[in-house]
Order: sequence, then C-alpha cells, then structure tokens
Amino acid sequence: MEAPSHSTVHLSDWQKSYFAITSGTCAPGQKADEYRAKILRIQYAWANSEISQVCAANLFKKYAEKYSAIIDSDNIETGLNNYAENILTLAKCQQNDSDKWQSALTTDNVFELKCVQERMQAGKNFQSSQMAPTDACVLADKGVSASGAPGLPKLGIFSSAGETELCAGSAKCTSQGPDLLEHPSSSKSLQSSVPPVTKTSETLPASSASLNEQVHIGFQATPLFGSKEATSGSSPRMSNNCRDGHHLSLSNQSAIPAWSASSGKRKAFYGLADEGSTVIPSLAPCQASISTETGSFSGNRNRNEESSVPGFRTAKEQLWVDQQKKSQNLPQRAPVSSYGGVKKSLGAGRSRGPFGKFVPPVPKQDGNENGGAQCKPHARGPTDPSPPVDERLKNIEPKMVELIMHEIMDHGPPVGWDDIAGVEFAKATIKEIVVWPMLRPDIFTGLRGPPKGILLFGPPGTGKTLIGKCIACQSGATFFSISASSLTSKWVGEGEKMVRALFAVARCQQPAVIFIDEIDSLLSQRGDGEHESSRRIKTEFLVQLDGATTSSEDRILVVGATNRPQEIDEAARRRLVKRLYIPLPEASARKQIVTRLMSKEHCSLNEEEIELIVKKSSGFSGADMTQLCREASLGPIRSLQSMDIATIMPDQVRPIAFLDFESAFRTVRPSVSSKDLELYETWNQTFGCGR
Ligand SMILES: Nc1ncnc2c1ncn2[C@@H]1O[C@H](COP(=O)(O)OP(=O)(O)OP(=O)(O)O)[C@@H](O)[C@H]1O
Ligand SMILES: [Mg+2]
Repeated sequence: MEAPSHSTVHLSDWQKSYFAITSGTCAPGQKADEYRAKILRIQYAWANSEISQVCAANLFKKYAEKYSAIIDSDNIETGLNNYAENILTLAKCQQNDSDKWQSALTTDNVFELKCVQERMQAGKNFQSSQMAPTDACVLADKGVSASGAPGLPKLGIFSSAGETELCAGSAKCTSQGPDLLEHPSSSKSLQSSVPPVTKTSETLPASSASLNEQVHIGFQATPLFGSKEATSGSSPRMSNNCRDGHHLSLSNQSAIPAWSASSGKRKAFYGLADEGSTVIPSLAPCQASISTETGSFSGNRNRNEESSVPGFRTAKEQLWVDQQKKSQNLPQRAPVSSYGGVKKSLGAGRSRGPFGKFVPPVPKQDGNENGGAQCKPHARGPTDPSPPVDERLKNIEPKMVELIMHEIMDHGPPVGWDDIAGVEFAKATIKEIVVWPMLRPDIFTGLRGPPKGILLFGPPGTGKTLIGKCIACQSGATFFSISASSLTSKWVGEGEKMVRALFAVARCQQPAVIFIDEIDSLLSQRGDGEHESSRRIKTEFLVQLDGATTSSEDRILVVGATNRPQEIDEAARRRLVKRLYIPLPEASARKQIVTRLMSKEHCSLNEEEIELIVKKSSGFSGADMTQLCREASLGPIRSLQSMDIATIMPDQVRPIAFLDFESAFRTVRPSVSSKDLELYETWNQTFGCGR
C-alpha cells in the first residue's frame, strides 16, 4: 500500500478500500486491514490539518467500531476472533497429550541469538542517531509510512533528561518495529523498555493500557535491551520527567505508540478519541510497558481514570482484561467467556445456585487459593496479553476449558451429612477418604493415602447424587460434577476431548473431586456393537482415570455414581477402588427422612403414627419416602373446597395428619423391585467394599 502524502488523502485509496469493504467477497482479515489503514489515514490527515478535529474524531470512531466488530466477532465467516478453531484445526493432527513442547530458548541463550545481538547493537546505535520511532512503527503497520511525510515531526520530544537507557530501550523497540513483529523473543524487549516521553496528561488510550491491569509486581520481564536495573530504576527518572513537565504516556505504566510524532496535536486527538470511546488499532508492535507497579508513573492519569477510558485493545487483550476484572470483582464467579466461546450447558453442572463457587484455573498471585500454589502461570511478560493458561491446559481446547469452568465446577446448594439419612457406613468411609485427608494431608500419606476412585452404587433414589452434593459442600475441594450422559450425548465426537479437558482443569484445581453421575453410561462394558465415539470417550476416561488414580502427586478424587453397577467395564471397576453400596434406607433412615421433612411442615403426626408410616414404607427408597411425604402434604389442600383455596389464609390450612399418609400410600409405591434388589446385593457381595 502506498503511503499517503501528508497533504492529500487519495480519493482512489478511499474508493479502493470502500470496494474492498463492501464487496462482500473480502475475507475478514482483508476488511480489518482496510479499516486499520483507514484509521491510520484519518490520524495522519488530522495530524496534518487536512481534516478537522471533530471530523477526525467522528471518522475515527466509526472505523474503529467497524474494525473492532471484525476483530471481536467469533463468527468464522465475518470475524477474526476464532483463532482457537483455526489453530486447533491446524494443530489437530499434532495434538497429543504426551507432546510436551519446550522452547530451546532460555533467558541465557537468547542473548546469543544473532537477531538479538543485532538489535542490541541497533539499540546502542540509536543513542547517537535517535531514529524517530514513528518511522518504524508505521512501517510495522504495513506501508503507511510516515517516514517520508514532510511535516510530521520526528520524535523530538524526548527530554534530554530522559535520554537514558529507558529512552534507549524504547527507541530500540520502536526502531526495530518491523523486526520485532517477526521475532517472538524480540517482543520481550518491549516488556522491559519504556515508551517515549510526551507532554502532560494528554495521553493515548494506548492498547497497552489494557495490559497494565495484568501487570503485577511478581512479574519481572527479562529485558533483552538495557539492563533490568534500568527498568526497575526507571521510576525516579520518570518522576523527574513528570516534574519537568514531561509526563510519561504510560499513565501508570501504559505506553504511547511511538509513532505519535506529531505529539501535541495527536495527543489532543487521542484525548478526543477517548471521549468518543474510539480505539486506536495496531499499536501493539511498538507498545511498551513496565513490569513494576510503582506509583511513580501516576503523574498523568490516575488508575481509575484510565480504567474508565476504553482505549484500544485487541480482542485477545480485551478478553483477558475482562477476565481479570471479573476475577477481581467477583472472585467466586466464573469469568465471562475468557476464550470467546459460546456458552453451552453440559448438564450436570447446571444447578448452580447462590452457593455456586467458581475457582478459576488461573492461579491467584498469592498462591494461597485452592490449588493456586500448584498452578504455574505461563511464562509471559507484561506486554503479553495472553491469559496465564496453566501448562497443563496447553493442549486443551480453550472453549472446553471454559465450558468446564462455567458448567462443571459446582458446589451446589448446601447439603450436610445429616441431610442424608442412613447409609452410615458409606458416609463414614467417604468422610475418611474425602474429608479428613483434605483436613490433614500430612497424616494421610503413604499407605494411608486416600483412594482416588470411589463408586457409589445402589438402587435408584437412595441418595447417591445427594452424597455427591454433600461431598461438594463438605470436602472443601473444587468440585466438578458432570453427568456422563451429557458427555456422551451432547458432545458426540468431542466427548473424549471434554474428558481430557475435565481432568486437565481438575489437575489445575487440586484438591479436586470429579463427580460423575450415571457413570455406567460412560463406562459401560466395551462391546463390538458400541459406537466409535463412545468407545473413544471410554478409553480416554480410563487413561485419565489411571493417571489421576495412580499419580501420588495429584489430589484428584473421582466419584462415580450408578444404579447399574453390573454394566460397568471391569477396567473402570478396578480403578474405582472403593465401591460403596448405597442400599435402600432402613427403618431408622426412613423415620429420619419423614421426621426431617415433616418438621418443616405444619403436621400433627405423633410418634406412633410415624412408626406406623415407617413400617408401611418398607422397601421404599429415599426418593420414594420424599415423594410419599409430598403427596401426604397435599392432603390438607385436597380436602379443602375449591372455593376456599382462593381465600384461605395459609395458617388456616389444617395440619398434615396420618390419614393423609394413608391416602398417600395408595398412590406412592416402592420404585425398586425385590428382584432388582437381589442383583444389587449380589454385586455388592462380589465387588462391593462394604461390610
Ligand atoms: N438417604 C437419603 N436421605 C435423605 N433423602 C434422600 C435419601 N436418599 C434419597 N433421598 C431423597 O431422594 C432424592 C433423590 O435422591 P438421589 O438423587 O440422591 O438418588 P440417587 O441414588 O442418585 O438415584 P439415581 O440412582 O436414580 O440417580 C433426594 O433429593 C432426596 O430428597
Ligand atoms: Mg443420582
């Protein structure tokens, strides 16, 4: 693309790009390029007084919006925010769990690279030449070269006092703009460099502003150019600059694009752009940021002010910032679409109430959060906008990670051990396996180490899912609850990826409990007639289960629940070491259920009547008992005349009486047949771990 002269904006260029944008055959990438070029042209036209400030602002806003609409859209046909799919499609054939790629680059050997050496040399040269950053950055942005544009002032705004290593660092960055784009290692240099100095408070809503929010003290960039000391020692110098009336464009660490050579006016323009919530694209290559969070940069704009200004961010940066904000403001909730994925439901994890607790796989900085200490954040620099994805999530599709974070982590409504009637042995065993080791991991080591797999089996409605919920509330571990059927049915073809993602996220969130309801549908016996996709899911699950259950480091407990234990594959059965029978409730448990439910109602049952009910309900499951009580509780209402229902006061409804239970018994029957019971008993005797 030809560089526009400073005096004219070519009509033909506008026409050409208009055609490109409206033709309907252009790829989103082309369109985005066109919009970006347009924005640059507007900036130059205004900087060169070819258009008015108001006009520039309006045009800027218009095109910036269009530009970001493409960048942010995850529609494959019209947007660019679908990198995950694209990359994954490309990388699909190479995706492998066992592939652990490690960069050969280290902070030591990177200095020996030729390109780095060259750049360091170029940086030194710069101090004498003071090449205007404008040139490089505009070049980096494909052809809208301002270098030849007369009238555009060079970066003469470096204060002499500021002509330090910092400035040099910045200049190195900018002067090497195009190259930096090509060398990932080079971008590191940006992290340690400090942007040029401009005049006071009129600073850019630079795209790097978003990055400031993710820069933490703990993060130390490894500078390739200039020493670390220069970076960390920059604050006082910066402050001096501020005092001298030369404020950093950083406003708390933010960067100004070095191409803002026509400083005063452009700065005013960006101030204007701020008001219109416009964005300035393509600053990334030359943006710089500081890895320290010192107060010395506060000369320009305070933090709040900055956060209220929607400066330009790439879609990726914006997502990251959103995620950061959410996790700061709402630490218990999941971040919104950190990967731009469409929210889908997975089934079991849906019932998040007000007690829902989300623990993000992004580790807390202090490392005190659940598993946080064990999560190693991805090595990144202050200008790297990518989320700190755990190493273990590297090969996992981001959308799946997000789905798991949104849908599967679930603490559910509070359920206590007392809410589960009977099943004393199972409760005691689970406490021993789940709760105590969480409380005292130092005692439960070696042979005392808890088993990593539990299978709860028994007739329907006996409280297996209830126990799962109770574990979620009482264990203190991160709880993943997923229905196996939702894995197999909703995610045909994707199921095994989901399984992998589930375990990967759980590994980042240790200690973790993965509760899989209806596990039989996931781990049923492998047979010839079974569908390929379910076979793959099963295999993946067994592999993951094996990893989780055999690794002594991983603190992941898999709890499966089923009412068809005989259908479970023997390989899976072996891995679910503790197989606990959850039988029909005994008389005492049935009494407990009735008493607990009736205690919440207006009821006139006496002790003998309750005993009678317990006796008559032999063979009822916990769910049947609950249903019986529900049915009985409707008795007083049914006995009302229909007219009264409209007018009666709640306290005028008569208490639930024994006769209501008698009529309830006429409609509620036990749901488990004695034949089925025999099967459970037999299986328990063969494979169960109960007494
Ligand atoms: N032991 C119990 N104590 C108290 N309530 C129970 C008990 N067992 C079942 N219930 C009641 O029955 C309802 C259903 O129980 P739950 O869903 O846990 O059964 P389940 O064993 O998972 O059945 P399924 O095998 O069909 O999935 C519970 O919400 C609860 O109200
Ligand atoms: Mg259940």
